[in-house]
Amino acid sequence: MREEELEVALKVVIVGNGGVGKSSMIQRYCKGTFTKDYKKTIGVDFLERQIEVDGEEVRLMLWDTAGQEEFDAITKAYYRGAQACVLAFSTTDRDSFEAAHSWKLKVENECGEIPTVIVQNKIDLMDQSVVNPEEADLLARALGCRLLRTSVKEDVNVAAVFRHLAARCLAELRDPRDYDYFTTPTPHHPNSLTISAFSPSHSSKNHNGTIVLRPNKHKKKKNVLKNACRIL
Ligand SMILES: Nc1nc2c(ncn2[C@@H]2O[C@H](COP(=O)(O)OP(=O)(O)OP(=O)(O)O)[C@@H](O)[C@H]2O)c(=O)[nH]1
Repeated sequence: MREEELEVALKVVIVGNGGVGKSSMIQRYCKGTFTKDYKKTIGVDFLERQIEVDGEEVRLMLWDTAGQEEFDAITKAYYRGAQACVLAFSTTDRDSFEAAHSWKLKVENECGEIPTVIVQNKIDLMDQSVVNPEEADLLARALGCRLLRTSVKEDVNVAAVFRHLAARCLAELRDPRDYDYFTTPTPHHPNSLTISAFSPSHSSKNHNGTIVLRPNKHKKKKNVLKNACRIL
């Protein structure tokens, strides 16, 4: 595999209570669509999108996990190997806000500390808000994460969420000194790689939720991050 064939691929998990808008966010971002219907996610869904960040092509693999507790056992297996996380709650759902700490812990238990954005979704419904802005700011500070307010419905700030995470992961890869979790696999984080020489568009999932990545024959990428990666 030649160096220039490497590309950056990030696994991002989207977590949060049921109904906060996780599936809608991924659909909006990857397909540009929004629907008012609520169809609860059973287990896990997956979509991807490629973007350019700082002149680097980044493939975002977005894992939409079910928010309902009944699916906890299934979904946590899919957290493994995630390099970034979107933790969402809804402006109109107090429980979803209060559950943020426990979602952070669930992800941490599987992935260790990974770049995470707290998303307050449904800001188009601010007039029905049950979370005041200071509380949301405090939550983000307590969890050590950036807070972004979005409306998936009105397409406000959705792209910023993923762009922020991608930029942050890239920055950390370029200067990994403080971020061992990207380069040092651990039992909790065995696939802690952010650069992949393979294309997830040709990927499949094995029975324990690990993405099996196959070589991408079409891509030729310049790898500016060669010292920060290990090839899968
Ligand atoms: N007003 C408004 N509604 C939204 C927004 N985002 C999502 N919704 C609606 O909220 C409902 C739930 O959205 P989903 O995306 O299915 O929620 P989810 O978090 O994936 O839910 P689970 O699959 O159960 O975990 C749907 O009816 C969406 O149309 C938003 O920004 N504003």
